[in-house]
Amino acid sequence: MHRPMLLALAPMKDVTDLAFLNTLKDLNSLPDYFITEYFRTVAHHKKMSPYILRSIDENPTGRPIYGQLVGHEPEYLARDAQVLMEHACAGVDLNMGCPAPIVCRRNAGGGMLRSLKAMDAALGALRDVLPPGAFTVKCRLGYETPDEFERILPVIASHSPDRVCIHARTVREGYRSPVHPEWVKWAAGMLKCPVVANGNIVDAATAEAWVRLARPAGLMIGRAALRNPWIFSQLHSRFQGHPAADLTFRNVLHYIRRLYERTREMQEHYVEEKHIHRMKKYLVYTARGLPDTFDHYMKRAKTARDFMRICEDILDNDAPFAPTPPEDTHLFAHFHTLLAQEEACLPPGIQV
Ligand SMILES: Cc1cc2nc3c(=O)[nH]c(=O)nc-3n(C[C@H](O)[C@H](O)[C@H](O)COP(=O)(O)O)c2cc1C
Repeated sequence: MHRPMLLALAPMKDVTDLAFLNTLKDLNSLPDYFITEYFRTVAHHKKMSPYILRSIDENPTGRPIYGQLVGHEPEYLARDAQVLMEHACAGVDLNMGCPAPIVCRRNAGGGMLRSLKAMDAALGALRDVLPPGAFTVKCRLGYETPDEFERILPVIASHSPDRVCIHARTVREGYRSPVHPEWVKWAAGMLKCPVVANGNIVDAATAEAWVRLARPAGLMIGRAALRNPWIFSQLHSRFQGHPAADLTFRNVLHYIRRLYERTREMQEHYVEEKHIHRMKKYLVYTARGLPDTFDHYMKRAKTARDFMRICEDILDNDAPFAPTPPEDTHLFAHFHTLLAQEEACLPPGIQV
């Protein structure tokens, strides 16, 4: 496979922050663009989270970053988009996929997919205030069932977004179901802008399966990048026809040390317990494919000294770090269905 393929880091609340961007840079494994975790748009104020703004203002990667908004009121989304554009972001992304009940209840995030009218108004308001090239959308296929996408996509298309990333599940399907590449293939054929596929990319084989099944312009990777941050350099090599380097536990230890330093830098007033707690949020992903003792002891570490000692005891050696996570965990599930699929076929009756 030798065609250029855009790679993106998926936005993930509380983990894809400036510390993680810095770590990817340290490890020389950068995607082509980033989207921040979401800023919540609320009516009563336009102050944006200073913590999230740091990943825009101090973006160390040299790669574009888009600020993501979650909200439902068009006028306030437009207001916050304009505030974001005063910072060094490449554009603004509208979150139409977050399944958190508190977000959906307000008809924001994935909840917006239940009302074509609300979606139309929000998309229109953002398109009106954002310059060409600066408006992107990240959506799911629907709220209840994937075929809702047949009605949702034309509404999105009518506002000419500059890129659409599709997390190929419904809101109801959460994060653990198989994905539906047939709808991404359909969107890639329908939209004038680039379409980016998202969901269950965990390694080169699943990335290649997505390309084969849906022909997207790009791939967005979330959880697997926390487990294996080298996935971007590995996939870039793979798409250029070069073999990707194998990884060992010692590489993982290096990653943890870099992340440890980078998360510590983010704390204005250092609190050891808080720092360890933060590290655990990333490392639950990395633990998949490491000996069970890692997860067990890492979760119980209370001090920085204990935490690093556990990492060093288990990881300071040349054991191979599997490129693919085990499938039967609550964090990585059903990605093999992508490999088994021969073709991405839409349900009968849908026009391609
Ligand atoms: C912990 C966590 C936080 C997330 N936060 C966001 C977010 O702020 N904005 C967003 O659009 N998606 C968010 N997502 C969804 C991811 O961007 C992505 O769509 C999803 O994880 C599927 O991709 P993956 O299989 O590569 O992980 C989050 C997912 C997780 C697991």
